Amino acid sequence: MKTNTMIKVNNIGKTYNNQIALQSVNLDIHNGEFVALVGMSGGGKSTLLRLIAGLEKPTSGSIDIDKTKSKSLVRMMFQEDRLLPWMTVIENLSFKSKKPEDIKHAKELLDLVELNDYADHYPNQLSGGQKQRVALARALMTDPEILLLDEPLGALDALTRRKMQDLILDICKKQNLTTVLVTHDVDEAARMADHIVVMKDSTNYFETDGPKDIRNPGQVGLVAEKVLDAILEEKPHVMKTA
Ligand SMILES: Nc1ncnc2c1ncn2[C@@H]1O[C@H](COP(=O)(O)OP(=O)(O)OP(=O)(O)O)[C@@H](O)[C@H]1O
Repeated sequence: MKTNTMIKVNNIGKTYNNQIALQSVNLDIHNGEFVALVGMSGGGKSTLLRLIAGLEKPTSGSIDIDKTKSKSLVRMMFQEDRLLPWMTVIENLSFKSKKPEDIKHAKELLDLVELNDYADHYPNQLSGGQKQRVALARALMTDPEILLLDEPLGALDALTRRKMQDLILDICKKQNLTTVLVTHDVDEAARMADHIVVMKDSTNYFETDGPKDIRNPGQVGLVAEKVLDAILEEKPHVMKTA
């Protein structure tokens, strides 16, 4: 494994009964990198994320995670990330731990996601965006090094979504998290990712560098166009195995 590699996907294949979800996928994700997986529905994005999370086993190939860097583990956040309705926001993070360090850490994370005024609220008193911010804080409680995001902003309105994108980016960069985001939104991928992987036909993928400056909408738009072309083209014009 290269020194800077955090997640190495080696020739992964995944078959469900007779259905091929993934075939021969290779990918190197570097420490601190933000990678987006995009592509047609059914292209295997969520499958790849679940394999990285260790929630499922590959049919062939392997996934190596740099354990020397992963002091804790991999954390995953979903679109429908259920908070426990009978616990307050802070309890959803601390799981009612009485340890002062757990409570302190939970408060710091609530501060990070700008919800410190909501610590004693219950989930049904929160908006959709606020719930997702709690879910993000909860995912960060164990100080993961790798954050896997499966369409976490899909249910949010455009404005809340944009704010959450900025918040997630800010946190991921500040904490040097290695992040893999599955999204249907090509603009979101172009805005957020250092690197975009277009998953096609369960076998092919195309990679393009994301924009370096998200404050430049023109640059983001150009990347999004390039990615859309790659998704829609019969054969992607650039093929690269990492
Ligand atoms: N648990 C499962 N059992 C059987 N087939 C599955 C299972 N999970 C995924 N598949 C199949 O594997 C393929 C890839 O699915 P996956 O959910 O990874 O795609 P996706 O790119 O995330 O799709 P979407 O964008 O629609 O969420 C699909 O053909 C799907 O039907």
